[in-house]
Amino acid sequence: MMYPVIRRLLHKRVVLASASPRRQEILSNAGLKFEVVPSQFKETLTKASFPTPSAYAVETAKQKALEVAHRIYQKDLRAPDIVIGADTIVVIEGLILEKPVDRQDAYSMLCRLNGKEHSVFTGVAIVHCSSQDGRLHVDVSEFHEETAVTFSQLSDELLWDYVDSGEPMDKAGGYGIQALGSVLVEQVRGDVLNVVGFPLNHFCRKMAELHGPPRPAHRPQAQRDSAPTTDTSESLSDVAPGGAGSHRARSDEGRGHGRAQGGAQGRGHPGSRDADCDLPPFPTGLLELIDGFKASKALFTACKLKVFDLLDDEGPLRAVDVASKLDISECGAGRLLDVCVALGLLDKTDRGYRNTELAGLHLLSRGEHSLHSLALHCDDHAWPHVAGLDRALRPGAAAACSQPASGAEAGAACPDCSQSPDTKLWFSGATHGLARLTARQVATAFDLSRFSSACDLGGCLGALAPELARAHPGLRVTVFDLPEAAEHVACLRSTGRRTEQVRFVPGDFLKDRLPEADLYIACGLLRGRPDDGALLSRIAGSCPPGGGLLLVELALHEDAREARPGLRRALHCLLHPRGPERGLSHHRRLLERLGFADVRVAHTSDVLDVVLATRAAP
Ligand SMILES: Cc1cn([C@@H]2O[C@H](COP(=O)(O)OP(=O)(O)OP(=O)(O)O)[C@@H](O)[C@H]2O)c(=O)[nH]c1=O
Repeated sequence: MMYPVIRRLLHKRVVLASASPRRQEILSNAGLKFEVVPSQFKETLTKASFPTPSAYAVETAKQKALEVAHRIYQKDLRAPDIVIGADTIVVIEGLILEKPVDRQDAYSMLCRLNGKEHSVFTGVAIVHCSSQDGRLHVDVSEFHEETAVTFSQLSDELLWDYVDSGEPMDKAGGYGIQALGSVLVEQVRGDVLNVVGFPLNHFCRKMAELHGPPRPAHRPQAQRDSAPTTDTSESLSDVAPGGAGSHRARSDEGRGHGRAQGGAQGRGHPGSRDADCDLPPFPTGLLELIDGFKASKALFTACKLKVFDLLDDEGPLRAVDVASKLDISECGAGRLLDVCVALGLLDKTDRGYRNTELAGLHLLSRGEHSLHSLALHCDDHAWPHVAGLDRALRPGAAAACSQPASGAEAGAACPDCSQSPDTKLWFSGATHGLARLTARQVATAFDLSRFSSACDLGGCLGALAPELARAHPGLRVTVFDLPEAAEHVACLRSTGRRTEQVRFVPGDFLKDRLPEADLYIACGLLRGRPDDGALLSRIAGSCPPGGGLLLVELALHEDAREARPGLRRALHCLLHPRGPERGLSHHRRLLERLGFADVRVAHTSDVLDVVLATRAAP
């Protein structure tokens, strides 16, 4: 069964302007076909300037959707048909709660909600887009839905346990009614999907209102509306600058929807009626996926050529100047630069190409948050793995690699089984920028106030220590790493951050005695290490009873239902088909065998998972 209006949208290019996996799931379950383009709109509207909390949620939803509509139009030079934005807020005693910024914030929110009734509002904006005279035209319909939720009276311990599950962090009000958070909830009045993040029922009613009443089944061909049928595949194909006519044609059809709420013009849905039955929805997302490798390679190449450095130093520059400075062909330079424009990495101005803010922040070879080395690493090391994936998946390759690699053939089939590219990457410092970007989330993933001294083994080149010191003023942090790493830690000292709590001790965590501490941190040390148990056992030997071990690893998350972390882990495992599949359950078993208890997990970001375990008394 499919809601008629959803069927009618199947041939439209519908975009969901949301990163929320719950919204994606709700709309997919309803049978809607859509692309996901998360909004970059910063949720910073002044709450006090809105008459009601719902008006705030609706406006935020609208701004999210409009940002995506404009970005897509700028990038593709064509308008999607419909962009959907949503914003969910929790309101208690007039106070608007959004997503918690850290664990403490999550706990405070849950305390506020404890034992009381609150309202959950989701604001939804449906933006109908068309292109007119080369400009994006939008028509916005909006609504909100309210649901009342009552929490039971809950103990402090249970609230902290819930916070420690990691679930609250990406959810308004700090809870997820669809998962573990359901244990907090005594009563719900209204649409529960509205609480989860998207009021599907209200949305379908609204769309039916906007797109006319359900069509009778088997409508005879002769009754077809006279307006031209939309040829979706043509109008969505790549459009050269001269192709504006097709935009207009499609937008005229789009305008025929009429956005007047319930008005007569909202009834007509000219064109494409029978196309619903003949044509599958245009698989734009799939085509983008098929092309994705080209986009990655263009980005890697631009990084390798240091295009972004050049434009930072001397831009804006024309293609001819970039070509001569980088010693590449003018035609090639122009094409590469245009791809970077389309990818949102460069802007093209009258005076030439220049970096976008994103490229300036992350793609220069220098800079605190540079991901330049990561891109180079992916090009040099991960790319060959990807290119040889089909061979690596063959049974012969797996067999060759289950034994110690010996001889040229085994070496070729299984380059360095002992260390995955990700692990080498971590050690090589290619992820230093990424480590800097995630350090705060790692440092605040758990309440560490019961610890007085921490020892960061391997040190992640000094990325985590200053953030730990900042987040936990009572904590003394020792970075224990090979003498060569000292300069990285030293260079952080000169940045004026809180570093008096941080010291560097040279040593090898695999051989030398570990410095004394009541919290040991192993960041990116385990994956790809065949002897992970031996390393953990060394740490367990130094960790006093009651002391802690904080493990930080890539892609431990085993819940494939969570779209982004699930995909990241699945891709990781695919690229390391011969490596052991070490997820959370493996680490939990190992830790418990080594005398750790109370193993808690926080999924801090899409990239990293953090585990905190406590050494039990002997
Ligand atoms: C109360 C509640 C909320 N949520 C999630 O909270 C986020 C709200 O934040 P948002 O700003 O509206 O959305 P977002 O996640 O930042 O995504 P985006 O649309 O890209 O802004 C959304 O995820 C919702 O599902 C649940 O999953 N379960 C619940 O019970």
